[in-house]
Amino acid sequence: MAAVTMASDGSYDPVISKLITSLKEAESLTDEKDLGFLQNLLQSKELNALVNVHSKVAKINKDDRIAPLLSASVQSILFAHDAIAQKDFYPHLPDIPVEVDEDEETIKIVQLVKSNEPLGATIKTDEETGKIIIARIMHGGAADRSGLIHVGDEVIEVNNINVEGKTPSDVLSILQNSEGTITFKLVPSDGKLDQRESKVRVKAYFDYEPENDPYIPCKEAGLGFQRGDILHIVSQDDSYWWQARKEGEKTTRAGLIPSRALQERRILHERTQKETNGDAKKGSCASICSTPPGSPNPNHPCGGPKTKKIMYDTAENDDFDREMIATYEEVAKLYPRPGMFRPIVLIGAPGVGRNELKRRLVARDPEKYKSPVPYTTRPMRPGEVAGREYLFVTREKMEADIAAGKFIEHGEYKGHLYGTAADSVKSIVNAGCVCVLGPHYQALKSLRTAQLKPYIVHIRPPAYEELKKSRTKARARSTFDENNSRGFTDEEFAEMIKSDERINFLYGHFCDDEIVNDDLSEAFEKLVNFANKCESEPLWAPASWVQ
Ligand SMILES: Nc1ncnc2c1ncn2[C@@H]1O[C@H](COP(=O)(O)OP(=O)(O)OP(=O)(O)O)[C@@H](O)[C@H]1O
Repeated sequence: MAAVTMASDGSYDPVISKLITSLKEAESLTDEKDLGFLQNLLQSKELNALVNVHSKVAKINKDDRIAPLLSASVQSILFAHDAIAQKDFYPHLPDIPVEVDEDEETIKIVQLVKSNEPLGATIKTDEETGKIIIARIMHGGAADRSGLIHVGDEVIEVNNINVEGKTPSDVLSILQNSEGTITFKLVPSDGKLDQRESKVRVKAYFDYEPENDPYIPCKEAGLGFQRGDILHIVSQDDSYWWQARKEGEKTTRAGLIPSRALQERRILHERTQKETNGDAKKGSCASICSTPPGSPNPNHPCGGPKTKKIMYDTAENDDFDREMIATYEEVAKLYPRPGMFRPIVLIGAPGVGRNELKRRLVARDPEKYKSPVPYTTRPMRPGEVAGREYLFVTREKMEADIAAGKFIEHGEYKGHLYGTAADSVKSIVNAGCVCVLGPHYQALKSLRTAQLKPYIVHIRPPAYEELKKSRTKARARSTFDENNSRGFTDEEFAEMIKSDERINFLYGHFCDDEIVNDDLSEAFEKLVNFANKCESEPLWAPASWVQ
């Protein structure tokens, strides 16, 4: 039986004790279950406490001095309860005049209690009428939650002060100086503006700090974010300032962020300024990479002087990417499809370890992870098997296919063409395997399509000292050396870091994740986790891939 709970003085109320005793007597006559229930109830702390209170009140009620006081207190509690239930509490709004002029504009009086929370509304002067109007209501803010103030409402008075002819900042100081409740006299806007939330999600392609933005209408209302953050755009009503929340954050109040149009304008403006100042001339990578453009080595982001095993075609140079104005990309959740795996694409600076990680992933489960066999126009060497090391084709055929856009990357080395065909990727995907690629970063342009839906991981070098230490310890072979017979030089380590910065600047926002390749086994473990996540979880991807 459950522990018996006694009344506060250690005994049961006499009436309850009597009931318990009679229950015991009735044991043989009653159903065991009902009996147990009644026993528990009678011995419960709650019932005993209630009976105790009842007895005490009954006792006090016999006392003529206390009884009236007690009944008055109980009555007040009941009145308060009724008043709250009927919402009949202070302050009383002025009664509506009995005779209302039919032509007079309807006016609404809104009272809000001032708290630490911002009002969540901005005001502006109407350009045509010069009147003060509500410019925007922040979704989920105090004004929005009140449901009483709407965009377009005209403000006539604030705390009985007429605001006619005043500027928004005058009104703001009235608001700031007021305490307790704030009373607005408003003329409601005609148009019932729809304040329903939009469902749009975007991935931010830039960092934003409202506190450092001189143009934001209200810094406190701003929402700061970082490149890669997923934002829920709740309103795009204003062409310059959208309202957004960070995806996954609990806060209900939306914040202001620059609209796509505004941000594009800013970027263009910044670029023109830089170009006039001469510090970002077209074709130069002065601000990000100091390596001087030399003999063409497209495999190096700067087209630097190093020779490479395969020199991928970069006829379209980085200027193409500079033309892109990275602001926001609309995204949606892409659900994994059974048996259809997204290709995993590793991009990064030359020598950073893409091939090493790719090799390890394929070696882990060669039936599942596969790398496409590249095409070449060079003759087959003894020991090679067609379709194993390379797919051998004629120069004419390969040139025609390149021209037809069939290659995701290609290049020429020692007079022969090399390249990876988009079809090779597709056939791996269609065979139900995970295609793993480590292409030149510029291949992203042809890889990042709705058809292939790649999951892109940026492999990044650690800081210089760690990079040098880890590669020296592992006796890593320099990929800048044709024969792979020597280690990396200090200059090559430095170049790797600069090249990575440039890749990050140009392509970082296209990447789904990044891995710093310091300790190789840790980096590989992360890659395996990402690969598993990619095939089991819905992930954010360009919205156009999801339709
Ligand atoms: N974390 C690491 N620690 C030590 N050595 C590493 C690490 N990652 C890669 N390496 C070594 O660095 C060398 C270059 O790596 P890898 O060939 O994978 O580079 P890559 O990014 O494919 O470069 P490239 O595009 O120039 O071919 C290899 O010898 C590899 O084993």
